[in-house]
Formats: sequence, structure tokens, C-alpha cells
Amino acid sequence: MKETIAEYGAKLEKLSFKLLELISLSLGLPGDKFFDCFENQLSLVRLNYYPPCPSPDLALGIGPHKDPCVLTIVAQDDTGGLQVKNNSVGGWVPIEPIPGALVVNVGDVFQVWSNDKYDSAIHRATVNSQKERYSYPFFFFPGHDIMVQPAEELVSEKDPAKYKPYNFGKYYSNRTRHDFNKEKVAGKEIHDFKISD
Ligand SMILES: O=C(O)CCC(=O)C(=O)O
Ligand SMILES: [Fe+2]
Repeated sequence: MKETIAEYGAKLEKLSFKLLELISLSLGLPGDKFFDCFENQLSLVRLNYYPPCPSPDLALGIGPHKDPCVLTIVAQDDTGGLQVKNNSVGGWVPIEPIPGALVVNVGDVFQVWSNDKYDSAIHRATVNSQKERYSYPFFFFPGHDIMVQPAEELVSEKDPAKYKPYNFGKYYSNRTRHDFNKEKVAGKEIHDFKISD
């Protein structure tokens, strides 16, 4: 099991660097623009298990949230339950499982790096009354020591930075503390670093 997870993580890390290169190029940035940020990376694989729930309309597997990482790559079984919020269609859109397909989600760090050219989607996971569900996300995290801020190539007088720089490790520990203690702390969402227009 341990070896399988390590192998899965290593393969998805490699895929994440490739995707990051392509997404960076899509913004006109050098493909390796952000590679240095992963020197002490905190990437991880999580195994999610959602048991069947007798009242799925009264419970959620994971409530609405944005992932705090750079990218998330999710493998899911055939039960279904992942949903993404899409304001243009006015609600929650199911991400139907496709055999052999991975779901790729842009996280908050890339939203900031791209100065809002990419959006980190709000998503949640519902539960099912009949079937259990497993999902296996890989979270591609930068190092704790980096400062996250919009890429200088994407910032100009006409298009100023939309976020103040923030230290990733400090922000991530604030956020984790809040998630476990439900404490009210500042600096746990990228919104807290937004520069108002
Ligand atoms: O179970 C899923 O499909 C997604 C889980 C998720 O959003 C997360 O672990 O951050
Ligand atoms: Fe998530």
C-alpha cells in the first residue's frame, strides 16, 4: 500500500510539473517560471472515503471550498459526487466520473500567480444513499518558505496586482488551524490578501 501511494504521488507530481508548464505557457510566461517554488514542496496524496449516508440531502462529504494549492489532480471511482460551482449556469455542476480520466483543478496559488486570469473553482463533494465513494486527490503544493504574488509579467499600470504578497507557510498553517478548531483567523483565504480596486 505504502509503495503504491508513493508511486502514485511520484507520477502525479511529474504530471503536475508538466501541466504547470503548459498553463504557464498559456499565459505567455516561461514554462518553468514557477519551478523554483517547489524546492521544499509540501505536496501530498489524500485518500478520501465517503460512506453511504441514509439522508444525502442533509449531509455533505466535503463542504464548499477552494483548494489552497497550485493544482489538484483527482482520481475518483464511478460513484460520483464531486460538484463545481458555476455561477454562469447558476449552481452546482456534477463532475461525472469518466473511466480512466483524472480531474484537474486550478488552486488558489495559481489564481494569485495568474493575477486572476485563472480561477480556483469552489467545489464540494456530496454523499450517496446507496454507495460508498473513494477519491484520491494529489495536492500540488509549493514550499512553505515562498512568497505568493502575481507574476510580474502579468502586472502593469493598466493591470495592477490584485493581491498583496503572502507567505505560503504562514497562510497554510493559519488555514489548517482554522479548519480544525473553527477559530476565526485572518489570512486563511486568498480573499484576505486581495487589493481592492
Ligand atoms: O472527493 C473529491 O472528489 C474532492 C475532494 C476535495 O475537494 C478535497 O479533498 O479537497
Ligand atoms: Fe478540494
